[in-house]
Amino acid sequence: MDESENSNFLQDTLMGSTLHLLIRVYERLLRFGAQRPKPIQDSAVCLAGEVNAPWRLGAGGWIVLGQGLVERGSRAVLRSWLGFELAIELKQSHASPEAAELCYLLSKPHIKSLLSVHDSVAQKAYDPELPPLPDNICDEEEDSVKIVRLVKKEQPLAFVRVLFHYDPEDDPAIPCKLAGLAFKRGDVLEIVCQEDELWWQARHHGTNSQAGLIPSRELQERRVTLQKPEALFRPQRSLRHGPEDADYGAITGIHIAGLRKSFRLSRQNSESRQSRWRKFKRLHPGPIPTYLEVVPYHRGPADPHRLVLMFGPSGVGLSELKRRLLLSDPELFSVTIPHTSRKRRRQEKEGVEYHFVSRHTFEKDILNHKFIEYGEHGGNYYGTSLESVQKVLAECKVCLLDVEPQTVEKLYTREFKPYVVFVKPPPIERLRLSRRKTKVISSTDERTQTKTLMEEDFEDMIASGQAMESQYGHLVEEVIVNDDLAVAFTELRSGLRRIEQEIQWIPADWAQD
Ligand SMILES: Nc1ncnc2c1ncn2[C@@H]1O[C@H](COP(=O)(O)OP(=O)(O)OP(=O)(O)O)[C@@H](O)[C@H]1O
Repeated sequence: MDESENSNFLQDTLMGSTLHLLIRVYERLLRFGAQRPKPIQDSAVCLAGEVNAPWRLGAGGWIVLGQGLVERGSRAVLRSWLGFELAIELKQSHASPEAAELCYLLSKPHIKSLLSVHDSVAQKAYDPELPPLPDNICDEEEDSVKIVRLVKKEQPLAFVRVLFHYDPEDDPAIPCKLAGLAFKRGDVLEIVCQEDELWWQARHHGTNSQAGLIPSRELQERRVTLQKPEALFRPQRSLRHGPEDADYGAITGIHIAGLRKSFRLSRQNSESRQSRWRKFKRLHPGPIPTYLEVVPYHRGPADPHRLVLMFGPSGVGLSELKRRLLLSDPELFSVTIPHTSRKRRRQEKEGVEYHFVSRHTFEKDILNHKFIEYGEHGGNYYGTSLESVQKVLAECKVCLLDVEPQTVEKLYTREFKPYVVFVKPPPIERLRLSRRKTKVISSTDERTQTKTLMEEDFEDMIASGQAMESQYGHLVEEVIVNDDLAVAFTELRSGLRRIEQEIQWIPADWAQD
């Protein structure tokens, strides 16, 4: 800058109305500072107390010093500056032994250099450069506003799979609905800012769009804790209640080893929903599903396939879908061979329909935690062993396993990396239509009988499906609505093809070290 520029700048600054105003304010403060005037209004007493304090941390992280205001970024500098000031003050005030000790500590060279290093780091600006705020904010507007600045950073802090649905339009607590980010359960988000305790910033993975506000984990957990449960999972499908070895082939005309049946479409008992919920929660106190940190995963050629875990209400079509998958590619898909304590029939072979073991052996295996699931029917045990799953995976086949929903949690491990599929019934009017000719096995003894599905079976299937989804939906990677069987099968098949070919997002703690 040359001299004329300098003098112009100085003239403009000195003539500026803002400077004049500040000087007048300063003069007033000097005049009244010594008098310490008493506030007229009660509400101002507190404020006056704060202003007269030597320094305080103001709203929004600003530091207020006496009557002066120092910017938030200087906080660190102030920290060490205050340390030295404090030391001087303490020295002058013939303070207590504790104060003398503090004074001594503050004057130590290593404390001084520590504070000095801290200051030089803290003075650096690490925050991203923000664009200037728009000038057209109305000056007359007296209401206070919270300004939410969304930051677009290059590197996401983490990738998460969201385990709940969220729409900012339905959220009365969000500071700005327009700045919110809507998502559905299962979406993968990039978290870009977690500085605020209640509102994080994120964008949908792969979109590179502007980040939006989402409730933080803590906020969402608090909300769920305060919510009343809407649906309750009622365990419906159980090995205990079905004729496990009913002759499936007699109905379908197709005999495939390991396809178990557990047709049980019974009415619920009369215990109240709330008391069942409390009982269930006591037995299964799980974490509140919010965000699951995930990492990209691609199965290497030598790695086992991900275990395909399927669950859904009884009669929804799990066995049928499994059967179709097996027929579609017997080289790729396989199922486990169950264990039973029942006597082998003449046409049966060991290790084909079942592994036949004695009752004693079965009970010993139960005690040794050999089974993923087991149950008793007609005086005989039936169960699926962990080893049978491992065997299929070791053969480098895709293991199709349908289980009770609570078993999914047990198998949700790094070893199996399960791909969890929830098979859901369609709305009841579609269910009535598509299952009007459906026959299911209904025998309660060793003989096979069939029956057509009744209205109460449809109602049970819907209610049970809703409860399962609300209780276990967070574990699910794919939801298949089994309305038209051919469509449901195609969707399932292409989902399974995708996991073989595309990058998957798996929980971060399943990743290899
Ligand atoms: N989309 C569909 N449309 C019509 N019928 C269907 C459909 N899906 C399944 N079914 C029929 O419904 C009956 C029950 O299906 P499936 O045996 O697969 O149920 P499941 O889920 O295995 O039940 P469970 O666990 O109680 O054994 C079968 O007769 C099956 O062919």
